[in-house]
Amino acid sequence: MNININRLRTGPLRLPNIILRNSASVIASSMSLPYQKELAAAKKAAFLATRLCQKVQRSLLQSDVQSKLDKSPVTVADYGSQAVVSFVLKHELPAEPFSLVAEEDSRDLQSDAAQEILDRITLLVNDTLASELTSSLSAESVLGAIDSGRSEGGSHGRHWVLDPIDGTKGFLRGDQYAIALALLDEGKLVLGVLACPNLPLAPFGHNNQESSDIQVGCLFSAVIGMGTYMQSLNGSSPVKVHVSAIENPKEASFFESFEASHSMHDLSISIAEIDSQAKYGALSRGDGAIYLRFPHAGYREKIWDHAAGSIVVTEAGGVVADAAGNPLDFSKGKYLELEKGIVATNQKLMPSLLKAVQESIQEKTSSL
Ligand SMILES: Nc1ncnc2c1ncn2[C@@H]1O[C@H](COP(=O)(O)OS(=O)(=O)O)[C@@H](OP(=O)(O)O)[C@H]1O
Ligand SMILES: [Mg+2]
Ligand SMILES: [Mg+2]
Ligand SMILES: [Mg+2]
Repeated sequence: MNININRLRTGPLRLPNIILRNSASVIASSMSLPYQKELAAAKKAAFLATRLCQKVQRSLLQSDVQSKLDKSPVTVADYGSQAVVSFVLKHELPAEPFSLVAEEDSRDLQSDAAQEILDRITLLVNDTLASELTSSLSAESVLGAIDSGRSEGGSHGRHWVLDPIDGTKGFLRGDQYAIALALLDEGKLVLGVLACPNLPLAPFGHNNQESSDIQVGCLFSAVIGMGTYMQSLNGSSPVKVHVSAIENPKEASFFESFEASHSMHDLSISIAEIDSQAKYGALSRGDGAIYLRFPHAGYREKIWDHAAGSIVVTEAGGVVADAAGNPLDFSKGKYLELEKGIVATNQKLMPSLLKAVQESIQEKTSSL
């Protein structure tokens, strides 16, 4: 079976009113479960960032003049998404100290040459947040919102972790990407929200993947101890999801990065190549059973590339570890300190998978 999810069409985003009306304070007052107001704020931030990204991706795909090699659309969307998430989190959670570890910063937007791009970002952010704002944000406020993401994280206090667009290459091609937001509390992952605007709602592996009326747009969310839920970005109710129950490694299907340079391909046989943390989302609902990510030597993984996806998978009953079987540690700052790479699967498959991975690494090392 050879499924290429990247050929799927992208669909329009209709923002669900129910989500926007569910302000953090309304939800918090009706529930005493942990992290509910943070969850509501994170979902709202991810929904609004999705709206911004979809707007940019649509205009990118429709534009005849826009060269696919021109990185400015994704730049605008990256910064815009980060500004929106930062603004919404602060606005929805005013009583809490705010710390955000995020991929982008405003350094490259400060020069005169970047003025035009900054104006585009400011317009887009104001447009996206129109219903939330009483007056427009200035370019300086947008820069300030982006730079709220300069925290170093760590093992004390609370830190939000954000990849405003994960899978930028997929975004540019009109394929898979994700807005990935997570919360660390005293160094521990406690919440994750993963918006995958182009991921089909139906599990892939179904025969309808090439059909033109395929429904896309998934939001995965997880709070520690409470499981993982998926809902449509169009506003369906969340449903609980689980990782695959497959126990026989021979039946297990793999995910890997679309980008060949992001993994040592000879470690896995892939059924689906997907950009971004959408891979973790798909794994959490059992579309495939294994995700292997083994970057080339010297590459250092960043926490925002794995935080949201990781808790989405573990709360769905999965395990995410490095090649030595250690759980990922998000408390060490911006980088993950990993043994070789990342292995994500269900609890039954993990021991045999780790053994196979370690043997494979051993063989590779001794053949050098
Ligand atoms: N060489 C190399 N090896 C491993 N990982 C790398 C490498 N270069 C970049 N990155 C990071 O990979 C993030 C995207 O991950 P994916 O595996 O989904 O890649 S891809 O979308 O299929 O290209 C991507 O995240 P975004 O920048 O947010 O898109 C990068 O942080
Ligand atoms: Mg990324
Ligand atoms: Mg990114
Ligand atoms: Mg990047």
